[in-house]
Amino acid sequence: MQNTPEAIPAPVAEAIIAAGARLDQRNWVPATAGNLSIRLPDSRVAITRSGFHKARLVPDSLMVVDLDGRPEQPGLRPSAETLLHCGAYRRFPEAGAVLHGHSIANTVLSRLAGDSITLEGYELLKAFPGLPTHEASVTLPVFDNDQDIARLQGVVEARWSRMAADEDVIPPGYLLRGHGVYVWGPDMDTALARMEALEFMLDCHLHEHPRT
Ligand SMILES: CSC[C@@H](O)[C@@H](O)C(=O)COP(=O)(O)O
Ligand SMILES: [Zn+2]
Repeated sequence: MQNTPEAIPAPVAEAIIAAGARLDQRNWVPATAGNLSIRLPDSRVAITRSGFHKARLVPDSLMVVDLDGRPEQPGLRPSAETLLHCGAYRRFPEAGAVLHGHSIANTVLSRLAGDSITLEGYELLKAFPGLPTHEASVTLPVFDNDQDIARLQGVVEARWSRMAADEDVIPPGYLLRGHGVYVWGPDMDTALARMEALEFMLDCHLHEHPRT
């Protein structure tokens, strides 16, 4: 079944397509890596279909799923990592857009790190919510990669529950070891800004602590 133009509003499709091109310009979505989504009204999500190059997205490269990842158009295959997007939307009502990319910095650092990376003293921390000053720190969770995405989302969810009990803020992102980054924001522009800020800090961190 083909994607129908009315399934995804044109401005939503345009925002995802433009964001895919922007991530590609930064070399953060090599091969067919990465996936992007925007929350729609009524517990629906517009998301990239699996296996498409994110530099060359068109409206037909997108589809709609519900918050359990079930496709609205049954013949189409959503991103293999759809349940990670759904998990962020379900846990954080303020999340309106989710981005995933595979940069060199996030891949290398996630392989060297333990179960988190602490970012502190960076002016760009202010791109994250609730951090009005560089005199703050963010503990970015790092999860072991897993091809079983439902199981991986269960691990992510359990960590969020622990962080909600123990820490002031849950950062709007995390790393998957040897794999990539997930970042979200209230809208696509904010998600992109957070991803750029995070990638910048990870690049700095990699230069400063090459053996993290
Ligand atoms: C190019 S392999 C990368 C994939 O395994 C996956 O990690 C990824 O980011 C893209 O998967 P997709 O199913 O296209 O959304
Ligand atoms: Zn990936």
